[in-house]
Amino acid sequence: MPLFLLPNRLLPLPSSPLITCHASPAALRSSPSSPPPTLPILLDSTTSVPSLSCALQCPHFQSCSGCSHELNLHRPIIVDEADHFFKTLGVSDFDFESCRLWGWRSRAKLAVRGSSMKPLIGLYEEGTHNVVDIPHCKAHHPNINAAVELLRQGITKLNIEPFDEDEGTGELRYVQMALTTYNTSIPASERYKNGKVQVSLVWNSRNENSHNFEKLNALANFLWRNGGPRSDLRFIHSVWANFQTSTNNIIFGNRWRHLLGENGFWEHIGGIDMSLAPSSFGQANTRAFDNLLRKLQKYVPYGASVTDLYAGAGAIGLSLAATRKCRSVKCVEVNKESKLSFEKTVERLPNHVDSSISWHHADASDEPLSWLMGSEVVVVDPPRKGLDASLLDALRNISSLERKAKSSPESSDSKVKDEKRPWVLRSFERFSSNWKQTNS
Ligand SMILES: C[S@@+](CC[C@H](N)C(=O)[O-])C[C@H]1O[C@@H](n2cnc3c(N)ncnc32)[C@H](O)[C@@H]1O
Repeated sequence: MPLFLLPNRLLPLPSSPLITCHASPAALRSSPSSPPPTLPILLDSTTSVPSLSCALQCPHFQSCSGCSHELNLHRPIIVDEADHFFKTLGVSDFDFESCRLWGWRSRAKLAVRGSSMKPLIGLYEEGTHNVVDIPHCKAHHPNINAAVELLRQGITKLNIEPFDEDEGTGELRYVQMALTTYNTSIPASERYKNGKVQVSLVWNSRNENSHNFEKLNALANFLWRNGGPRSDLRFIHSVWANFQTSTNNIIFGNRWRHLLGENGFWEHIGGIDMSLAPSSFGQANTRAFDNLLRKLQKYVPYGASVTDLYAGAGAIGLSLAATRKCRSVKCVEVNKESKLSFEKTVERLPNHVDSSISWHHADASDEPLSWLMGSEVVVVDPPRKGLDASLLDALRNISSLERKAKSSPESSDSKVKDEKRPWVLRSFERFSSNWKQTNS
């Protein structure tokens, strides 16, 4: 997840090392899926850190497209490239924190293909539509792998037909597994390990009136019986259905139905309780995102007016509203499904938060200047394709346009002293080297 923060005032920056790597031996030991300790250890030529101790060691790496880095996960080569790139732009405090090297992924969208006797549940092989089965994925939280395994058993037992892309036939197209660690009834140190999985089954029919809805229900019940609160394992949080019949590559259709378990799904991120409906965007690495938000907060002046573009359910904007006493926070997002989660989160914000907070269902590339004018801090967190050209243009020109607006005779505050401009990229944060799996 690339995340850019663009404040237009010069702020005192926290003094931090250029690159911080937190893959300490202790962190490696506590990782839920550390590789076996008996492997031979090779010394890396540039650092004294044994490289295999920071290797992915995933049996699926060669065939699966999910991870792009196999070695030196604590400090992949791309970090040096990014550091160099940002230095050329005058940003000298580029920071990298690898966080967990294994078991970090708390949200996965996986294709379901193959046959009911031999289901394939995983990601596409690079450049193809061949699905690679990834039961031992090292990036997934172990409970996501456990939920995938249970799903596999259910598909076979209940004779569920995986989707056939060429024919448009079959029943189960995709599954989204999302992990919540929000459980205040156990000690904080045990919450991650005991995370529970919200399973969303993408069913190849228009709605719940289809002829095979009973099979979907049977599959949901199977997951609930064997992984829900009355089972021995208790790692399933809830089961949802999404209905999708489209022939394009869009994973989710517009119709959702809650089937079993808790309806609400919460995570504590960036200092606030965040609601994350299955239809809304959620970051894949919630721990790293939490770290990132806590760092990012320090760059935002108290009382600032913030615009959060590409906001999803407003995780960044709302975390800033709560921790930086922002005057206003405007969240702009194209997916209307995120609004409900935004509203639920706002309801749970602490009472002392009195920012003017709004969520706008809009395309950030349409008249972007209208979102930028009057904002002191703009956060942009676009999907992988990057910033829309019109927004980039607007960010480049905002300083001169605002100057003009202020100095024009019509402007009511033309005597206000001009602020320091132009907009400067002050910080860039990126986390986790093996972030390639689809999450946008
Ligand atoms: C990487 S996600 C970031 C979401 C959010 N910042 C978060 O951390 O949860 C990118 C978001 O941009 C939204 N998006 C994509 N294109 C957009 C556009 N043109 N205008 C507004 N939002 C857009 C997507 O729906 C998605 O929610």
